[in-house]
Amino acid sequence: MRMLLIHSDYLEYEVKDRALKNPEPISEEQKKGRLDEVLAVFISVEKVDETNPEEVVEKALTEIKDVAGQVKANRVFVYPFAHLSSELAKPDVALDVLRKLEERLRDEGFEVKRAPFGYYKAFKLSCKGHPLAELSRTIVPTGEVKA
Ligand SMILES: Nc1ncnc2c1ncn2[C@@H]1O[C@H](CO)[C@@H](NC(=O)[C@@H](N)CO)[C@H]1O
Repeated sequence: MRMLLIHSDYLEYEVKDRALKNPEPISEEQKKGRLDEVLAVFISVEKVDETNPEEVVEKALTEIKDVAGQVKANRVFVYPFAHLSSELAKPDVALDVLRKLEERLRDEGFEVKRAPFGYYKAFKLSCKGHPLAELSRTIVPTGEVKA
């Protein structure tokens, strides 16, 4: 899994078109979304994650909690983003991982939104620009090699 974490004044998105034959079914309300004062986490779920998705979710949770604690963010925007890796996991595995991560973040007390999966989306992001505002993390199941 590759994550790009951007501490932001806001992140807002608008669904434009389907990017997969079978994108995640969404309600009218989910076609647009915005969070203010948010840690935006752009995520590419990778093929290597398929060997142990549960472990990758927990490792991603740990990393996000660590960064959120450092930048004092209590809101997290989980944003499916297929552009951080050339070794992407299958869509069904990726969606399951992202849904589980969203759930675990809520368990930990974060206010969480997740952008819809399988769509082209317009988005606006306002990065805060402080030294910890732009971070990346690579996560793999134990025993796998980080490419
Ligand atoms: N392994 C994976 N990890 C994360 N997201 C993934 C994925 N496989 C498919 N997606 C989702 O399907 C859209 C088309 O690839 C992706 N759409 C996007 O990445 C938008 N930024 C538009 O390009 C994403 O929603």
